[in-house]
Amino acid sequence: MSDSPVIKTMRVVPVAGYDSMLLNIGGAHNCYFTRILVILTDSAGRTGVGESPCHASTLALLARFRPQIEGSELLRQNATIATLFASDARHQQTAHTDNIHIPQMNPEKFYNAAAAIEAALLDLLGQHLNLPVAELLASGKQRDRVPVLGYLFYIADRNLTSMNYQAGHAGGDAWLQLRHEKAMDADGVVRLAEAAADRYGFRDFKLKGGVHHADVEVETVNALLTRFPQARVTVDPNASWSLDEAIYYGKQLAGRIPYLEDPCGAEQGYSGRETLAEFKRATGIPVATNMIANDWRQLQHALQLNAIDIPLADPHFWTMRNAHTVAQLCHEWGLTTGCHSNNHFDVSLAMVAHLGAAAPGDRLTAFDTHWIWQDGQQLTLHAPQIRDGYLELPEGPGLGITLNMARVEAAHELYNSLPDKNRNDALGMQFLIDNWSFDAKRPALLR
Ligand SMILES: O=C(O)[C@H](O)[C@@H](O)[C@H](O)[C@@H](O)C(=O)O
Ligand SMILES: [Mg+2]
Repeated sequence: MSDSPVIKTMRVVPVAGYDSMLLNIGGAHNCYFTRILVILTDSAGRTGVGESPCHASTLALLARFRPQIEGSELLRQNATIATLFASDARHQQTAHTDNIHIPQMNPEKFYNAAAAIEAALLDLLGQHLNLPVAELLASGKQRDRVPVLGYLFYIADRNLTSMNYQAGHAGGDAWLQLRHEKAMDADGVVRLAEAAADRYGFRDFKLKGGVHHADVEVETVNALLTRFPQARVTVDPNASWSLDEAIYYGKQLAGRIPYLEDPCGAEQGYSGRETLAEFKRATGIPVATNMIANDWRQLQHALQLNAIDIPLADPHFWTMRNAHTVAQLCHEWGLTTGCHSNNHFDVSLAMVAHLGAAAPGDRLTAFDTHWIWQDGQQLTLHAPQIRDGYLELPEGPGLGITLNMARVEAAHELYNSLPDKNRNDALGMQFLIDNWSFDAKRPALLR
């Protein structure tokens, strides 16, 4: 044994929070979203934490990995994580993609579990060395704040459902009210963008598409550009457009948007990587993706085909260290670094801040975060802040956050009370359209 601190306990805490009725190709966000916290304690009396998306199979994997984590030496965390990657769990999970939200973008549960453990270990290591996690990633800390985008959604009318969607707070900050109210057209989305820009200072916006006919979504992008002529605006239809449609609408937007995200996907015997490569050649528009380059093998094929420019390497899909390696690769190979997100708590916000702070080079597109939809529900004592369009790196060693255990326990209670614990956006959508079901090639409202 070295004189490394030893991991004493690993606690896995599924937690829930509230969300708005946000629309996407998978349907409507539930009034609740769920996540997992991995909380490690070590023999030096420190606590480290990581967060991941929540699914029953991820919880099962974390339970399986616990004996390998407890008793391991903190300074040998590379070996510990390598053991997880060498286990058959990584491959077994590949075979089981049932019960998923959007098949093409479903990150394997193995990576979610490994990512939360790795983040908690990095948090502990940073505290042990008195260094921020950004300094532990290979490039070291490059910046103190990371550009983030205003992630805009069409919002359905929660009053059409019997679900427990929360109401906003009238009379206060416009964002905290509007994020709960119906916004189904360009005007509604522009009002949301104004409120988000006032509160967070965004200069970049992304519209979640795959909801209306593409005509409506392009009109919304145009309305955003008219209202914010200096802003970078894009749309992500989650591959619901055909290649022909993507080229048609891409040509309308060319020169005015910095990139398109997953404009099209697999069709007629051609893979999503092949159709995106054709889209790029036809329009010259840079392509970002979180759907077809989510692991090393997919990324290799995507790059060989010259299908993408911006791999949105989400640390929860890749682990923080692997996502950082993708950022290094982007830097060295002339690609642009970006980051995908799902609804998350502030532990994930800190993970994303450290990842962005350590990404080398200047070619960084504003990172995604859903945090603005959850702001106010923090599980830490001082959540990282978004100001002036930037996510600020928390101060202090490790991830720079401290859990608020009373809030964590309350979020865990909420999770325990939920009948549906895995993400299922079809539930809310069925209040809008009878018997609605997911179709990867059709925007959610076109039935
Ligand atoms: O509804 C959402 O939150 C989004 O569609 C995500 O599920 C999705 O992964 C999105 O963030 C994306 O960029 O594709
Ligand atoms: Mg996307």
